[in-house]
Amino acid sequence: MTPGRDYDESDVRIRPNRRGSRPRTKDRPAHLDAVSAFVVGVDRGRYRVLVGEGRDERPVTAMRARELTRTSIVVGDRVDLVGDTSGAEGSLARIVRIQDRATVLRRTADDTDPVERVIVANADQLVIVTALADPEPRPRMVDRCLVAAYDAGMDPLLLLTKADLAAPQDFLATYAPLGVPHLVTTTTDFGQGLDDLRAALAGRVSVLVGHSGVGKSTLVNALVPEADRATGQVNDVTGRGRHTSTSAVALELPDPGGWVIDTPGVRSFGLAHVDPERIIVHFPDLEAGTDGCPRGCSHDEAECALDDFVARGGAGPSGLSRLESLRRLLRARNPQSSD
Ligand SMILES: Nc1nc2c(ncn2[C@@H]2O[C@H](COP(=O)(O)OP(=O)(O)OP(=O)(O)O)[C@@H](O)[C@H]2O)c(=O)[nH]1
Ligand SMILES: [Zn+2]
Repeated sequence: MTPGRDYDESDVRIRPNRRGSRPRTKDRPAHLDAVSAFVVGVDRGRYRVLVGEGRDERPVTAMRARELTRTSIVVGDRVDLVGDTSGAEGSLARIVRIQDRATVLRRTADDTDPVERVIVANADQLVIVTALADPEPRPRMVDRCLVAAYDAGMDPLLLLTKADLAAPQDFLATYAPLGVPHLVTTTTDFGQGLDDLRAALAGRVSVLVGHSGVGKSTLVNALVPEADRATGQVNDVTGRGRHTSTSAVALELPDPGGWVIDTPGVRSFGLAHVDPERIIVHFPDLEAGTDGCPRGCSHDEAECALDDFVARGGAGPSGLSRLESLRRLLRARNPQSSD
């Protein structure tokens, strides 16, 4: 940073471009001395970001520059900061750029929230936490999470909790044709389960989603003890549910590192924005059979060529169960299947 250099909003003013569309990040004026930061929390218009590496790593509070108001900044974003990036008490830096996102986990507008939202950026794994009992597993919710993961370009991981209460075999049979990786845990006796989970999370940015009561907070506390996520039923003091905050928070995993992003407010996803083609690319064995489909085929209609393709053995012996699974996921985009 050049000492004494004061930034004003003109530093981030966007030059008009010929087509009148929003310019790409790289076309904006460069803040040559901006520093890169990682967004770990969002709270009422203030962003908690991490700057620097190793021993230099420090939390900094930042606000967005005015020109960025139409773009949401979310947990997982990598951003460029100017201003006071010292992280000193009371200091406030400014976010002038959002770096290109590798992945975007989003949710369609729905009745309760009219805006399509990006929930998390740059995560590479979606950990779908489901209890085997208490509460009962909700396969439709799991399907919706799988679609959200495929749409976002993230790898799904099924994490089944409360294995002390029920066996996982029946539930897993539903997902076997999809080849989704899974882990089984019991928090009363984590045993190997926690080590396997740590290995699956190591070095990655993973988002945890799951319904209330599946044991997500218990898991986060085991993984990141200092996170101190509230567990249990109801807050004794307020009498309300624990997670009144709906914003996601990124928690750094101890050695060998990685991040878990807890999304307390996100129980499921509106998926109306999802294009079927973004799902079928995850079924390369079936995608090969879509050449004969009518244009714009939903792959879930009478004219779809996949039925013939599978009947002729084009997708091998598991073709039929794969096609059924694909269609189940395609239907999960339908709001009526919401759980
Ligand atoms: N039997 C059993 N109970 C568990 C297990 N894991 C968590 N629990 C219990 O399940 C309840 C809910 O756990 P939490 O970790 O608070 O669940 P959560 O998913 O964070 O729920 P929200 O905070 O509402 O999002 C608590 O009473 C836990 O003690 C497990 O493996 N087996
Ligand atoms: Zn088709």
